[in-house]
Amino acid sequence: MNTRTAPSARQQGDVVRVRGLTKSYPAVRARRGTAATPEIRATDDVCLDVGRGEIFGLLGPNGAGKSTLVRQLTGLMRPDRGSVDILGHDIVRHPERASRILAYLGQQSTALDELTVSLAAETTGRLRGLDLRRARAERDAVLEELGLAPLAARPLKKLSGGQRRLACFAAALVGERPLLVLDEPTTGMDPVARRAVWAAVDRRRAEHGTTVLLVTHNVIEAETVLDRVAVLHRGRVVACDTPAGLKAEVAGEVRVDLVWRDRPPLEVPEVAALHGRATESGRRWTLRLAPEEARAVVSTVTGGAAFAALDDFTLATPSLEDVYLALGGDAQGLVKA
Ligand SMILES: Nc1ncnc2c1ncn2[C@@H]1O[C@H](COP(=O)(O)OP(=O)(O)OP(=O)(O)O)[C@@H](O)[C@H]1O
Repeated sequence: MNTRTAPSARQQGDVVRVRGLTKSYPAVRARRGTAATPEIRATDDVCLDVGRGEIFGLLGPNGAGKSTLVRQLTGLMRPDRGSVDILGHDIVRHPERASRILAYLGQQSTALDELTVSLAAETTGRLRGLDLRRARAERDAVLEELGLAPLAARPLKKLSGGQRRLACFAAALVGERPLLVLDEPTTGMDPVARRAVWAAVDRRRAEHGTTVLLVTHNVIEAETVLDRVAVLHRGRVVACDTPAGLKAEVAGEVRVDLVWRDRPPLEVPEVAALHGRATESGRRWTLRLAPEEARAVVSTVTGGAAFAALDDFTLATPSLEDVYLALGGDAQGLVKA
């Protein structure tokens, strides 16, 4: 397990500094028709440093505490204890300052839904203090940049989920802020829109040193776009490093995927012996093994009685998902592609 702060793309100190951030949702007593829920510690003593110009990710499955953490960082939720410093501002004491220093794209639709794409972008700029001319100029530039100009006159609520997400992202970029906090920004987007988002993020980082805090449970995207990633599990940061650094921690392992035609041939003793060690997902078994063990498994299933039942198999080097599993995480909720 690695909780150290890895070397990063830091240029001039940290933009975000979080210490001991803890938040529990209170227990709710049972009422007629609804069951009682226990107290839930959604973030538990979280410490993070994010450097200027970094694209820093929060990775974890559903319910890990990512959104709760982000809501505390953006001043929308008060922690029970701990501190959040963003560009020298104490966000716990002065949550109202957050909107002046960061742009937040949350998971939920917003009041912008009632507006057209064009007006949503312009209004965001105006709310951030731009004069009308400047707000309109930035609006036009960002809609052009993200390929949204053809949709400019359409109300957000009449767009597809992916288009609406892209329009909200566009609005978040108008009236530039030094920190972008994006909660699953590319959910529902097609590959063209995803590329436009990452190109826009990269451009701002290159031109203005913009820092990005990104919430994701998409491990493929995480591996591709992040400089560093904090893995959250039940509210705690269980690892924090570059994607490559995290993967190096499980470098001794190989992932073996076996896909059975119909059902696994459990009557073959070697297959039955593997059963307890495999993660099952439909017809697919996934095993994480030492390299020599992986070779033995492949020769067993491709050579003997099991072969007739085998549809496909792959051997792969570890992914962030494997790191996550090695840290004791639960793969449910981590999206593969
Ligand atoms: N308003 C709330 N009241 C009570 N419990 C909550 C509330 N919001 C979240 N939780 C609980 O807190 C924990 C963390 O939730 P959170 O939404 O922060 O997770 P997440 O990592 O963002 O998940 P997802 O990937 O599904 O968005 C979960 O156990 C969740 O059930």
